[in-house]
Amino acid sequence: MAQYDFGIVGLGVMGRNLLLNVADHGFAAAGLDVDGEKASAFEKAAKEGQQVKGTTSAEEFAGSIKTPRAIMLLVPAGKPVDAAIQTLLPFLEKGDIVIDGGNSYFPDTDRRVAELEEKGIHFFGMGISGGEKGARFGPSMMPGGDKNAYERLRPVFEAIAAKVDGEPCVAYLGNGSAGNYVKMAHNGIEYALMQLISESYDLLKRGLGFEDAELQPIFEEWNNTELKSFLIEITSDILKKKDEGSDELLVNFVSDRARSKGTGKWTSQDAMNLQVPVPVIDAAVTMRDLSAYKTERVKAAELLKVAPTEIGAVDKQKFVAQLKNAYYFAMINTYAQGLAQLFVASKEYNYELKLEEVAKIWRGGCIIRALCLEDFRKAFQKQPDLPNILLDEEIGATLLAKQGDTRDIIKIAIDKGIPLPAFMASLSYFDGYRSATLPTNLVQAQRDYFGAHQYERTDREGVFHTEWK
Ligand SMILES: NC(=O)C1=CN([C@@H]2O[C@H](COP(=O)(O)OP(=O)(O)OC[C@H]3O[C@@H](n4cnc5c(N)ncnc54)[C@H](OP(=O)(O)O)[C@@H]3O)[C@@H](O)[C@H]2O)C=CC1
Ligand SMILES: O=C(CO)[C@H](O)[C@H](O)COP(=O)(O)O
Repeated sequence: MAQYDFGIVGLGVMGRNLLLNVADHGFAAAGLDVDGEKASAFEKAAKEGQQVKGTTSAEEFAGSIKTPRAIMLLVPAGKPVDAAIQTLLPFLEKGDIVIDGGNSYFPDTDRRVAELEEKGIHFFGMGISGGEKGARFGPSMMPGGDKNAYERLRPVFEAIAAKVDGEPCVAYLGNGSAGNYVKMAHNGIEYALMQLISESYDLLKRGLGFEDAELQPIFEEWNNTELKSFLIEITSDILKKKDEGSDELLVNFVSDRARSKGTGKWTSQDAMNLQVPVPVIDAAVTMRDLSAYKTERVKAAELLKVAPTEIGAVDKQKFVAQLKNAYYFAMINTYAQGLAQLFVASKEYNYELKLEEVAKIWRGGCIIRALCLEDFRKAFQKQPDLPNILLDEEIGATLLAKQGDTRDIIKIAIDKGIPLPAFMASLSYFDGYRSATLPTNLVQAQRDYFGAHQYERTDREGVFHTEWK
């Protein structure tokens, strides 16, 4: 009998935890997995009295969910999503809703929306952030799809989402693949912030010789300031964790080859397609790629030795205070770039995103949650059509106050030979964005010189070509 309120396909890390979260909020929850052990483990993990069911039969699963059905897929992105849809299709009816909660590539979502629309089924792409714990106790969720169909999902999603000041970290975002796009940009920002924190750690440890024991308190302290954020908090935890049976930090034994599943790269790629500059995200993707060249890096470390420039004694306390300001500066620039990408993408793909809502639902539950999101929300509240948060007067004034320290920190890193590509990209972006004139007039002249590509003039209308020599 159809008695379950909500179903999830894929009871792995995310699916199992999210469905237990659904059950905790009083909804009858059904799960489907190809693996029978995962299906019964889900049932066993539920609390007494909760109405839950785990099965490996798609027919039984779909038949047990109240119509119009609300079924979320939490399977790996790509082919498994299409496979899961095909498994469900024979048992679905017009008006049912299928939500892809994974990190799917947004053009795949647009294709699935169109394919299922022909069958009268609503398809939602919904980014979910917060990892295992978030899924279990309150994630940030970024749904996109049919606005009317969202009303069937709203009660469940608002109940299970993280809350900030009583407001749920979920909101209907827009049409088609809007939800997957916003999650992709979220992950691009996530890559960039992680890179900025890693560069800060490298400059402290390798550049200025801070001892391991000196590092953790810095991040712990930062997390009690305007830098308060999930990524700073977990960095402080990581820098506390000793390797089992040793006095050394575990992180010192972690391989420096960084892996990735693609969302950061997609953010950069689509930013290029849209011609939106996101250089801090690009730098983060590049540094993960460079990290994979371990063998060559080890060889180059021997071959390309450079003695650091002598900079004299550094006042550690002052340095940490300046680094904190530089991190804040670069962090704001990073969000500015990701949000500017969303501003353009929304117009290009007709998502009709409200950036105030995006900032609101990123304040809690997700990996990039941070105190500063409230400032961005206020900025978009004041000016819903703000193309870049750097143009908000208050945010701009804060950045101006911190740019000097950012320059000092970068100078020290240059002298010490420590790579700070993300910090440098944030400062160059800031300097470029606030330049009323750029040297691209010369680029235009060069294009016209070698390719007769023509140029516009600053003093009169029209397009021009010159024989330059
Ligand atoms: N882990 C995380 O922190 C986060 C993950 N995500 C995204 O969420 C999605 C799910 O990730 P995660 O939970 O970590 O992945 P897991 O691999 O832990 O879980 C996926 C589950 O789906 C099952 N499955 C695969 N295909 C089917 C199918 N056709 N029908 C039924 N079950 C199926 C898998 O079974 P089997 O293993 O037997 O194949 C597995 O149990 C991904 O897109 C991921 O990028 C998003 C945010 C955070
Ligand atoms: O979506 C997430 C959190 O928001 C995942 O943790 C993310 O997929 C990790 O990405 P990668 O493996 O590429 O570092």
